[in-house]
Amino acid sequence: MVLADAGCEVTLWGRRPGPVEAINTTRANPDYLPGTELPRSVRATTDPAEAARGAEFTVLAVPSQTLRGNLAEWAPLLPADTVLVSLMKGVELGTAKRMSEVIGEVAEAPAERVAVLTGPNLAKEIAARQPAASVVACRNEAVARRLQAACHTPYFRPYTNTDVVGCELGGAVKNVIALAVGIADGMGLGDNAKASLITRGLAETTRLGLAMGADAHTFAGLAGMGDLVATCSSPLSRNHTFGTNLGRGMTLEETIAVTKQTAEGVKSCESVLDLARRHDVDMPITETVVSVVHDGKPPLVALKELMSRSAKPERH
Ligand SMILES: NC(=O)c1ccc[n+]([C@@H]2O[C@H](COP(=O)([O-])OP(=O)(O)OC[C@H]3O[C@@H](n4cnc5c(N)ncnc54)[C@H](O)[C@@H]3O)[C@@H](O)[C@H]2O)c1
Ligand SMILES: O=P(O)(O)OC[C@H](O)CO
Repeated sequence: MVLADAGCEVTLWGRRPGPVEAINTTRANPDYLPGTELPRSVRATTDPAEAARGAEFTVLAVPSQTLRGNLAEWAPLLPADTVLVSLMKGVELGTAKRMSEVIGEVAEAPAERVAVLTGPNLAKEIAARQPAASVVACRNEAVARRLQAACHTPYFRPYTNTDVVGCELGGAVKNVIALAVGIADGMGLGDNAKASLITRGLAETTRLGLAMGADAHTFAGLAGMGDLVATCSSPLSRNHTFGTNLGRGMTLEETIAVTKQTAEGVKSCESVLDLARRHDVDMPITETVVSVVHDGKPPLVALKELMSRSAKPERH
């Protein structure tokens, strides 16, 4: 919708004929974005070859853990000069690769043709054309500027950045911190706890980013602080809501059963912790989220452990 509102012709691929048909006949996707009328310049198809044909930009937005398999099928269909744009905020399980790395590997695309769009961009608000700023990141600044022009609308304001690593980490790790904040909310903890988790969450995200060669400034920007604040404070966030349900005492299985859409942090918390260990970075909040979500640690025990860690300077 954003690309179409910015003047692009858009062909949307979907795997299920029902929503594809609904988009083409009613201009709506009632299951995911009820009430949003899509522009006429958005067409949908179940045929990936049709979606890829002649694409200047190929925008990828499947759940992160399915990207490798999906892209392997699509790669032979893509135009040689298409710019691959990731909207995904996850880290691959097992390989601990960022989405742009998976894209580069599977599509054999150089970093100059791989871009990332991230920031405080809750889909339901964007679909209502409420104002939002965003970041488009690409190693090649000219490509980032082309993408910026392609998605700039009166309600959507993208900034460019060349720090792809920092932008991607900001998006992926904030989902893990949003789980932590959700758990705290579900336990009935207050705003001091929430602000402390957000701030210390950003500190551990920045530590990981610096160890991986990112620019510290990125984490103070839209891809870092911006997305973290939006996701940790909004009831629209699936990650936040997932955490709240866990914090209220639901089991992992019960929480998964009531979650209808993708909460990337649930799987990516493990791959973010994997990254932290590979880079020898201390990420206590991420570690705690993994132990609550995947090892069944009771939130109250996890809270006590976090609060009784050894005292240290704020910056170390
Ligand atoms: N929703 C948001 O507000 C938002 C904002 C920014 C970024 N993102 C990111 O976008 C990515 C996608 O999230 P979403 O919000 O669209 O999730 P979603 O759960 O709303 O939609 C996922 C879509 O992928 C499809 N899908 C599921 N498994 C698939 C598979 N194996 N192969 C192909 N398609 C499959 C589903 O049918 C659905 O249409 C995530 O990485 C998320 O972090 C989401
Ligand atoms: O609903 P969430 O938790 O995936 O968050 C959505 C977006 O990432 C916010 O920018």
